[in-house]
Amino acid sequence: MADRVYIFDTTLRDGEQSPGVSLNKEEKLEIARQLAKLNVDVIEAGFPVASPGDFAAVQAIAEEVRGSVICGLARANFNDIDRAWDALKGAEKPRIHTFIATSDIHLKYKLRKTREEVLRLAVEAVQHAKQYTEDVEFSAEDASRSDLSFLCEVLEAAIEAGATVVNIPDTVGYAVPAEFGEFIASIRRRVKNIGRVVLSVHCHNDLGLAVANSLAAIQAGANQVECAINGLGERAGNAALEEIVMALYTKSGYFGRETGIKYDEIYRTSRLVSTLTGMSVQPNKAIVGKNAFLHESGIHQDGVLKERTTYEIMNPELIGIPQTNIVLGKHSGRHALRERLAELGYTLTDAELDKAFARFKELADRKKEITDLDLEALVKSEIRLSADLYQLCYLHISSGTSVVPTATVGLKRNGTMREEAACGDGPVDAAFKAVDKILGANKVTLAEYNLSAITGGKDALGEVVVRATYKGKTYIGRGVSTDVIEASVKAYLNAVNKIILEVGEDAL
Ligand SMILES: CC(=O)SCCNC(=O)CCNC(=O)[C@H](O)C(C)(C)COP(=O)(O)OP(=O)(O)OC[C@H]1O[C@@H](n2cnc3c(N)ncnc32)[C@H](O)[C@@H]1OP(=O)(O)O
Ligand SMILES: CC(C)C(=O)C(=O)O
Repeated sequence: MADRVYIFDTTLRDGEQSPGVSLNKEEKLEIARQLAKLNVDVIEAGFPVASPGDFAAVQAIAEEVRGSVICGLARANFNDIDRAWDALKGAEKPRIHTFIATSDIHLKYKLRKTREEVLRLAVEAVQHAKQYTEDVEFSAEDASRSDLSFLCEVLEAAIEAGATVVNIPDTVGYAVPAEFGEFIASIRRRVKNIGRVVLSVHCHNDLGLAVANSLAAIQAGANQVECAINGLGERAGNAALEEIVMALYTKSGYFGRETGIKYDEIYRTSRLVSTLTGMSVQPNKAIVGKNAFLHESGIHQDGVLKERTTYEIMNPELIGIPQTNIVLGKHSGRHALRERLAELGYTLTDAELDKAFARFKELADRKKEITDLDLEALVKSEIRLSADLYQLCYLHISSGTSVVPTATVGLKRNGTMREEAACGDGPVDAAFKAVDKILGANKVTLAEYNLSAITGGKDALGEVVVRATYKGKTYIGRGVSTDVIEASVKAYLNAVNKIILEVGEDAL
């Protein structure tokens, strides 16, 4: 059997540090459940000391999600570590991940500490974490810009103090592959107790090299890689999990290393993360982009028709990209819908199926053919994730080149309808203002609005993702409809519903 590489997923921690991404507890739980299905070895669920919301999410994941190690981040201080343990203690396999920077630039300007102080803090942090759990990871932040001798000294001391995993982050994405590989090989040679622990890397993508650097590190003897779905993460992101995993699989003869990942869950995980974070995947993104397995030019199409492998190095079915001949439309019934949703990975309760079926029929009346992407959009935005507080009941728009755009909106909550009308710069603005009037949401600001078509054609579903801010915190809302103004109102309402769920209606 090939040597194992452990996959440490940090979508919920570093991934959530992507500017504009903010996930609530339910969304994090939903992603964590899917990461466990994907069979990642470690789920970094969050940074518990960062906020009560982050603490609650890590705690909920620790208590519910089984199979993977559940990890929480903590700075090298006792308070962070205690808080991390409080959140993690319900986990089947808890890991405390403590870190401190080792580069001179971070020591001098950020930490304002000497090398001796950092060495002591690292050791004390690992020892403190070790009282709680056997599984302790130590990261030397900004390792790739650190003095190698000092870095090796800190790593050796952290291992001596009880660390079971030591992680070498390329925090600012400064490394290049051959150099980073040599760096990892040097650490393997120079840290004399390194053989007792898992050697990990955590690469950022500032130069677009995160995956290449992670693979170079694996070749040089790293046996854990930290990565995120769709390459999410601080600034330009982290190494993309799906790219590392599929490179190791597709080039297994070259790398001779394997992961425990269930390949056919990759695509579904990517879609879920993209939906919940509101970070769309660029069409030409490797492995999970919409174009990753499409062939446009005649010579390629001819080749693929004769033999798929002429132009495809991976089979899209392997990573779970749905392949089906069944067309769902207005004449389809519940059985076909249930079956198709199950193939896409959604097992709905009877009540959810009833709701999905009603929405499916409404959509089929407006759209000739319902695709898998339409179905996913429908389930995620209408069935699973609706906050179920205020629902859009009706929307009337008056707009054109020579009229003042006006919207009348009706919202329902617990069977009671509330209605308002408003004018705006355009129909979407008018509709949002009408929603604000109904809910008295004058402290909510619309920070970002994105509209895209889910599938092609004139009857395509429009998908709107909004980022609304309330007291400095971002809430993502999503809505789909064949009518883009309706999709916009649903997205805005979805975000406002999330704010209400968190802070209560009176605070708006
Ligand atoms: C490379 C990475 O991705 S690391 C993870 C980064 N993620 C985040 O920062 C997201 C969550 N962060 C937060 O919510 C906040 O920054 C908190 C709650 C952790 C801390 O907030 P505050 O107490 O207000 O501190 P603030 O963030 O302004 O400054 C960080 C402090 O931690 C110190 N610090 C930074 N890293 C470490 C570390 N690994 N160990 C010990 N202290 C550290 C800094 O020197 C600074 O200390 P100072 O106040 O004495 O100057
Ligand atoms: C905390 C560490 C692992 C990190 O995120 C980084 O250095 O980028």
